[in-house]
Amino acid sequence: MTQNLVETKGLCKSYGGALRVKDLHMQVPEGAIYGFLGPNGAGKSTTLKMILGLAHPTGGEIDVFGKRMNAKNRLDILKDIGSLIESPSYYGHLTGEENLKILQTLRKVPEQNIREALEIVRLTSQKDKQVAHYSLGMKQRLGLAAALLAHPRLLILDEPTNGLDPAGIQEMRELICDLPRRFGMTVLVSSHLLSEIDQMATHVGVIADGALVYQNTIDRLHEKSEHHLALRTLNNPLAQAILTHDGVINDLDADEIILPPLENEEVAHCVALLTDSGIGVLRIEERRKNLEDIFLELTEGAASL
Ligand SMILES: Nc1ncnc2c1ncn2[C@@H]1O[C@H](COP(=O)(O)OP(=O)(O)OP(=O)(O)O)[C@@H](O)[C@H]1O
Repeated sequence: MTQNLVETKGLCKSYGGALRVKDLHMQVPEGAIYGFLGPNGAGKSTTLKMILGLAHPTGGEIDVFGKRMNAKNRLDILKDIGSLIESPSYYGHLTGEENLKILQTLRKVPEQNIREALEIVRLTSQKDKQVAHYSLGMKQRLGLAAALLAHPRLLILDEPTNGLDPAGIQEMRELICDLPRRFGMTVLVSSHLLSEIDQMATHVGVIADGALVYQNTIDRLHEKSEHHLALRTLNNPLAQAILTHDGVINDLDADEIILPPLENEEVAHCVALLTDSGIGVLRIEERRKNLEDIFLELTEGAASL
């Protein structure tokens, strides 16, 4: 059985008497890219901060690497976690490499890790440039390099593509997707953008108003999307009557007939039935309820998904 690198049990956080994270049971399997998805204000950052020991839980437990996190072992556990939370701050007058050098000295990791981290985030050719002259995307990649410096087992990224242009988003996404395969890392990454999580994650947890409303593999989520067939013919009303007479469940919707997900043989049978009756079949399309609809249902219309 795969080990969960992060497991929260009944995790809660309240601010000023208002419960912002509610009874969270989150499970991040080893080697996963776990997309933590939710609208703005849902409680993603608060949860990630609690896992990183930057916010104190009001209730519940956090296990990381199979160990219950407490005041005693927190620093030990954090040594194996790299993180990128909020916009990282740098010394603008220093180069990218010099900024990493400071962190490398502080964290007491080998100097060669700097070169490796710069290579992974594709900043080697820009390492001698002052950070003040970096683009936002380059700064964010430098933040990722900093998070990777100590070769962490677990990487926690809070909205790493926020504010980036499409090219920057794609670059960041590619870098993140590569990490489990190349380095055996586990990634926990938050986003309010469904499409982004859909393109990166192997697992997904959806949080809405502080509660985890869905957690599973991304494949299971796709399976959840109901699919159906849309059929267009030269005479839909007559085609519908023939199909109904033959016992095929269907529904006439605007200019197409909606059929349930049929087996190949059943589709062939329907087409033969219609063509034998002189009705030309124009097209048959397989349709899925899109993920956006599913997320809106899960979050009950919570904004900005
Ligand atoms: N330090 C704090 N003091 C008081 N309330 C807070 C604090 N931090 C977060 N909150 C509140 O907790 C809720 C969850 O915020 P959080 O930042 O975790 O959400 P989020 O899902 O990360 O959203 P976003 O994508 O906007 O960052 C919000 O209502 C927020 O206002």
